[in-house]
Amino acid sequence: MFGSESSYEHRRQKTIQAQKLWQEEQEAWLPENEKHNGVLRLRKALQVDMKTICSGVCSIAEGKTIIFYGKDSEARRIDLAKASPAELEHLSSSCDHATFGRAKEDVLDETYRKAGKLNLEHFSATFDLLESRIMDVVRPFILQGDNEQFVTVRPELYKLNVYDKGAFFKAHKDTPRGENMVASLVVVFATAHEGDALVLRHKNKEWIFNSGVELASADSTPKVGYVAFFSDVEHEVLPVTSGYRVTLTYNIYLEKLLLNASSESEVIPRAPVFNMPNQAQSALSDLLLDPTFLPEGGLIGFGLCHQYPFRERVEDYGKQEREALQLILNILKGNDRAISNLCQGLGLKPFIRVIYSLRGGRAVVMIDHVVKGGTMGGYDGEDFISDELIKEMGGVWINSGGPHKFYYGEPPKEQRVRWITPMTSFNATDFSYMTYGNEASLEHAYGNFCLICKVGPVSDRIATRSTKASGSE
Ligand SMILES: O=C(O)CCC(=O)C(=O)O
Ligand SMILES: [Fe+2]
Repeated sequence: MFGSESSYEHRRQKTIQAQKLWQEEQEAWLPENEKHNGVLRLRKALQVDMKTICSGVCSIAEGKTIIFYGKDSEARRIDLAKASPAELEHLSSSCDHATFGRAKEDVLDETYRKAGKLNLEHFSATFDLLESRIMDVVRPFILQGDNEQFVTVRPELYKLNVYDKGAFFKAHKDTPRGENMVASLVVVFATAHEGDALVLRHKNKEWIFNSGVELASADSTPKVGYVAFFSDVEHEVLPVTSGYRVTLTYNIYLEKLLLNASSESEVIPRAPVFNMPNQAQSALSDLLLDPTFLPEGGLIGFGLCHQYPFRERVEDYGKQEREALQLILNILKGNDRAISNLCQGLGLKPFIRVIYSLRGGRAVVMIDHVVKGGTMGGYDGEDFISDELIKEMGGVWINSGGPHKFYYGEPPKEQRVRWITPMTSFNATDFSYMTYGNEASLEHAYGNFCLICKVGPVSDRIATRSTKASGSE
């Protein structure tokens, strides 16, 4: 067993504390001058508790709880619906020690994870995920209203794990096995076990799935428990105190749209399918029709609620970087996906943008790719850097806090982003650059990814809507 109750509680409190602080910071960050009733109403509607995990118990057909396992020609068979402790012990002792991903490699550290594992080549299960219909629940949870004609949710069996008495897995996030892996799914068999709750945390929320309790029941129909959660959800398996906990884990990928996504390509038309509560739909719809809101058109912004894997492209800097950033649109999770679908359903086209804060927050530049620093440098304090981002790299100067000196030609037009939900720092990025004044110094620019939509002038919005069925109510 790892640590004591109190050290677990201490860690839990620390996480909750940190998450509270994060939330407070985010709320404090929201521009105070946002008084527009329509924006406040939409923001409130978006604060609903969208699902971050999806769990339950489902009954499965007879004969679907059998595992064949072994590393040589003498494979064994175990039926998990009626296995004896001795049979379970044999399965457990046939396992390898489970490793876990740390800094891009798989490591074995039994103070962090103590469990048995079998890789795919060492077992075969009669359990059939599709037939179990668990995916019928998990798929809409992942898609958040997305049109399945264009996106596929593909589960891939990853491992079998056995947790015997004293086994555990401390808090971690699953290593993404591919850029389009968005979630994990754990299927737990109904072998007797206690103690082992799976605890999941995201932002300031916590969920517990205690499979030992959920699966213990008097009736004898075979059952499994399941928990699906997005890849950026921290989770841990508390120590098993008795029995054996046997699981199959699956990696869940979002596929298809990735093949031809690019920032230039048109967003594939989708039917306006919503998974957001009605209030959010009608609040956004009303806001867009409100002549007092951005009458000339402008930008609206949403902070991202989840973290996304992002790999910098090195080859063709510029174009590739732009495409790489927009690929995130295809793997949006939970709330972020629901917001993106909500916007698209009302005719808006969401983009991922990076918002860089420069010169200690006095200049804010929005740009369509992640900027690489290192070689950049300029004279006269730090002002050159926002010039560079705006004039050379297509950045947009937004929400600035004061006068700004520009070097080349006319000063750029400043735009304002109306933040519907606060910018978050889950997907933070930074770069450094040199400034030369009377002394050279190294400066940092900090950026966050967010979702931005361009909103047309009110006359266009009304004209578009009157040719479409209304999205509200
Ligand atoms: O068994 C579980 O409930 C979770 C296992 C897990 O976190 C993992 O395999 O990465
Ligand atoms: Fe995990």
